[in-house]
Amino acid sequence: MTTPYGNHQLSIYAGGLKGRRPDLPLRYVDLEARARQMLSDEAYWYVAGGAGESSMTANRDAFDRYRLVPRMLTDISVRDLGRTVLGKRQPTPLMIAPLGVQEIIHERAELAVAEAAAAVDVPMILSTVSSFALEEVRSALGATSGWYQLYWPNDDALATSLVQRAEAAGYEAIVITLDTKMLAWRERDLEGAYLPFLQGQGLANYFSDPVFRAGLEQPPEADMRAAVKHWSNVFAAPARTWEDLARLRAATDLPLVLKGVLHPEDALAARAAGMDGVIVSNHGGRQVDGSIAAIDALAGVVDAVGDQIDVLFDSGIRRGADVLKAIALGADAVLVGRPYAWGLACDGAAGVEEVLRRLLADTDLSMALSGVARLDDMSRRSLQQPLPAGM
Ligand SMILES: Cc1cc2nc3c(=O)[nH]c(=O)nc-3n(C[C@H](O)[C@H](O)[C@H](O)COP(=O)(O)O)c2cc1C
Ligand SMILES: CCCCCCC(=O)C(=O)O
Repeated sequence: MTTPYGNHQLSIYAGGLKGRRPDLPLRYVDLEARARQMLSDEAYWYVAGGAGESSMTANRDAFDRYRLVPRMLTDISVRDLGRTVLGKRQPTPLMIAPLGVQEIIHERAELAVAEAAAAVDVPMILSTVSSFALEEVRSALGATSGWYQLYWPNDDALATSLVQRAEAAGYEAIVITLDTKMLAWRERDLEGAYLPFLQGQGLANYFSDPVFRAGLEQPPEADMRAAVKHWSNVFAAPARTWEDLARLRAATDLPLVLKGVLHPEDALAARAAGMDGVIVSNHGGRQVDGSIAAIDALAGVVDAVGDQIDVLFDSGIRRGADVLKAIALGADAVLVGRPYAWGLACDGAAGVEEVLRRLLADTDLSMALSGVARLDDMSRRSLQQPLPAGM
């Protein structure tokens, strides 16, 4: 075995070896069910829910319509899961997706996730709406790469401040999420009138920001209501268009990556605006209910811009085969979302680490058994393109 990842599976069979976690269910549905037991109903549904169910379900159904076509009698004794993303080699194709307000999942929230990411050397993308300030999370990552995800506020000075804090702290790229100019119609959260930000949760980056604080009469500690109201006024900018990206481009030397791109023409617009990459994503089915499954959007975006800027992917990655399918379609790397949230709920940093190690073991074994030794050699030739739905 020449990657450490497949060994993780052997250690589970052998039992009692390092990495074995009999208490953490192996199957995704069972892991989610265990996490549900650890969480309040509101927190569980905040993570599990979508904007309706249609796109969330479509994300998974669409993955199943792509099929790997394994090749035999190739030398798979030495394997490499590495990928080059924004010009930097990383040992695996995985990245941690930005998930906001993780204190509703675990008290150590993004700090625990950063420790797990560091243990497995999986780069982490930190959400703007995190429960710990970006500087603290960057420290917890140690030598592992971190990117900062920006919810682009309507105040340019605040946007610049957040981006420059991220740059000063050592984040290596800025991800600008485009698909959340406002929150979607999410019945599960509406039913419980649950929005944790309104209690001040997930606002650590704002509350620690000098520009944000300068907009308050009293500090958040003294008047939380007013601080949350100010946040709700500055959070988003529905009027922004592609032309506004020039100001962000000027605010930092870091690479800029746009998250939430599904249409090839938006990918072309991103390239024209000088962006360094895009993330094909429908936000895990949480924003536009009825939107195209993210994996069905990937090939079109790759064909439009994949030879010029980086194309990453998320929304529905659950198993090794999903990772391989996204890479075969042309993704440079994939973001893991809800699966690590369930690991976090079950057992903090150790739970997240275990989820990542299992996903890597499954990816390694699925790649090897497909006859591919280097992830860089995955291509559309390894895939049967899906039949149109219904055929
Ligand atoms: C609880 C939760 C919080 C999220 N918060 C953010 C966020 O703060 N910023 C962001 O860009 N995306 C956010 N996302 C979207 C994820 O980054 C990612 O696109 C999505 O989880 C992928 O779908 P999957 O988890 O079903 O694979 C969030 C998703 C969830 C489930
Ligand atoms: C109005 C606050 C929006 C933050 C959303 C966090 C997120 O991306 C998600 O829940 O999804």
